[in-house]
Amino acid sequence: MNIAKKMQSNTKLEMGEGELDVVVVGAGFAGLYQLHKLREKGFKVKLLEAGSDIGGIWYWNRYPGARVDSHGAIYQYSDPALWKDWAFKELYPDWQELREYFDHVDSRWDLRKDVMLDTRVTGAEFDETSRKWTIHTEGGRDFVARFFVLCTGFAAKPYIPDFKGLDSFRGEIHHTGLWPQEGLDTAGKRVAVIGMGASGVQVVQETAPEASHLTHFVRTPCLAIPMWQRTMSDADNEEMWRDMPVDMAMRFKTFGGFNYDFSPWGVFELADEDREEVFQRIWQRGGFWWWLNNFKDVIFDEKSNRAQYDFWRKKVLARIKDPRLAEIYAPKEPPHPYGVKRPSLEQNFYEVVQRDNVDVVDLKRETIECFTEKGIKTSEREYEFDVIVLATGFDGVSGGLTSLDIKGVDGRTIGEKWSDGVRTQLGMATKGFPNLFFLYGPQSPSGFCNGPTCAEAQGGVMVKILENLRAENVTRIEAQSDAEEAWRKFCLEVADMTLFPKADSWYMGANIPGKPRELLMYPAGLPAYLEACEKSIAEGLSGFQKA
Ligand SMILES: Cc1cc2nc3c(=O)[nH]c(=O)nc-3n(C[C@H](O)[C@H](O)[C@H](O)COP(=O)(O)OP(=O)(O)OC[C@H]3O[C@@H](n4cnc5c(N)ncnc54)[C@H](O)[C@@H]3O)c2cc1C
Repeated sequence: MNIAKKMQSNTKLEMGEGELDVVVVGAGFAGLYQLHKLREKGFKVKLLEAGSDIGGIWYWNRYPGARVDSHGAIYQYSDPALWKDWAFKELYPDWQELREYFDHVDSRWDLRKDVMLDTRVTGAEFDETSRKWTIHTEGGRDFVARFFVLCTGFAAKPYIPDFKGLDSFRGEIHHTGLWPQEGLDTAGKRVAVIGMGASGVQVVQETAPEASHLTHFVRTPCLAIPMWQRTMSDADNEEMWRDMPVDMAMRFKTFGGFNYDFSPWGVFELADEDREEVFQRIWQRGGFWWWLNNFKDVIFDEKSNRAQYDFWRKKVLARIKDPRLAEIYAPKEPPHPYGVKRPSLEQNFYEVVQRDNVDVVDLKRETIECFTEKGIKTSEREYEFDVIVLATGFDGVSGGLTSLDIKGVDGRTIGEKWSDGVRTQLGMATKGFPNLFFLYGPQSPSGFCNGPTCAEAQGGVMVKILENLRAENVTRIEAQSDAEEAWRKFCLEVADMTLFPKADSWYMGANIPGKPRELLMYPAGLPAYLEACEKSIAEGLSGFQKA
């Protein structure tokens, strides 16, 4: 270690951290919950965060139109000390309101004093003698702790395709997940948006009305659902507060951690007109209800899934006049089964893309050849832009973990270990990395689960594990190979019973060249997941080796 680095790392003692029980990484819903709960239980904890403020993805994703697709009432912590006097302004809050929410959480939980902002973790090593992790950060400061809990989220690694000539563009170019904190004025500008996941839909919708011109580059359409956004009246918030205890209790009992679940019927168990009526009723609720409160077999059965797609398409076609746009955004043949790629919510997206100042490029017919000084050259022509928005997604779920230089006991990183597929025990730990846990990561409900619900459900399991280890005076815990092979087998077998493997989605790791193609989420729903975790805890942490 060079002298400068040594001096920097010594500053940890002057800063008064001393011996830490736990270092948590990431100041989103999951990490902040860990900090709060572990401190409450008497652990000495510090939280390291790469961003300049708390809020997790809502710190980074502040592009125009960024908002959550879970309704606000369910997208918050369950602590009454927080929700009892928190009123939402909109049914689906935007990034600004969510940042205000995190300030509110901090005002009640007093979090910031133990959060080190602007502190990006780069790597770590485990010392077998002390049974502790030394954690390295950008800038050279090191932290030492017995346990290392990574709450780095599913979107820690933005993905930018390897476009030829990307650096030659002379205008503004930004990935949605790395949007300039000071904002970006797109009024009167020529804007390109590449991509159509949740971020692509939101940026197009928000930016087109003020840009002089917007070009949307679409490869696979997102099969978007109406948000039916509205402001929250006093009566709406009163109703939310009244229902909160029941709704919060229900979250852990549903597949996706919401206050609703799939219906008990299969699509073809109902007569045609009844089925249509049910579809219509769910459609009217909008939002994720259309996805996760639909017939129970839409995710498993192709024919049922097609019925859901056809209903969706009929609704969307009624809003698109131009047949070319209709075939791009709502094609006759579904691009993949409905709902096996995350459907985003929209407000007036299908109207916005028909504006006179919007062009849509179908990347299945016209491919991007390269970026130029002035814009983008496709197989057809060169387009000129002032601003290019890369709504190209993330190396989701596992990318934040696999990109870190965290060395396991055999010298391999997590990325090297998972190069031919993810292996975990309970989606929380992986063999070779003792005393290291990760939340909202692969083979856990993560991407299938409402964020704050998962932060509390899986976060509660994490806290129990650490409390049990402390009670037993265990200083080393490591996932076992046979347990993680069994967990992997279960996840992949259940995945194969669903339609998820049929889409090239980030759920399947298929948006990243070279990434193993496998379902990255635990696919049997939150209640089954929690049952498996509780079983392991009841058995004295089966699937782990303790010492
Ligand atoms: C655009 C977008 C829309 C979303 N919409 C929804 C939605 O509608 N509903 C829903 O339930 N979920 C949604 N999500 C998922 C969202 O990730 C979760 O809701 C929730 O934010 C997860 O919280 P978390 O604490 O696990 O992770 P995050 O909120 O992602 O927080 C992780 C934190 O870790 C930090 N970090 C990462 N790596 C490092 C490092 N090496 N060193 C230091 N710090 C690091 C990051 O800076 C970040 O602050 C959305 C995600 C995105 C990106």
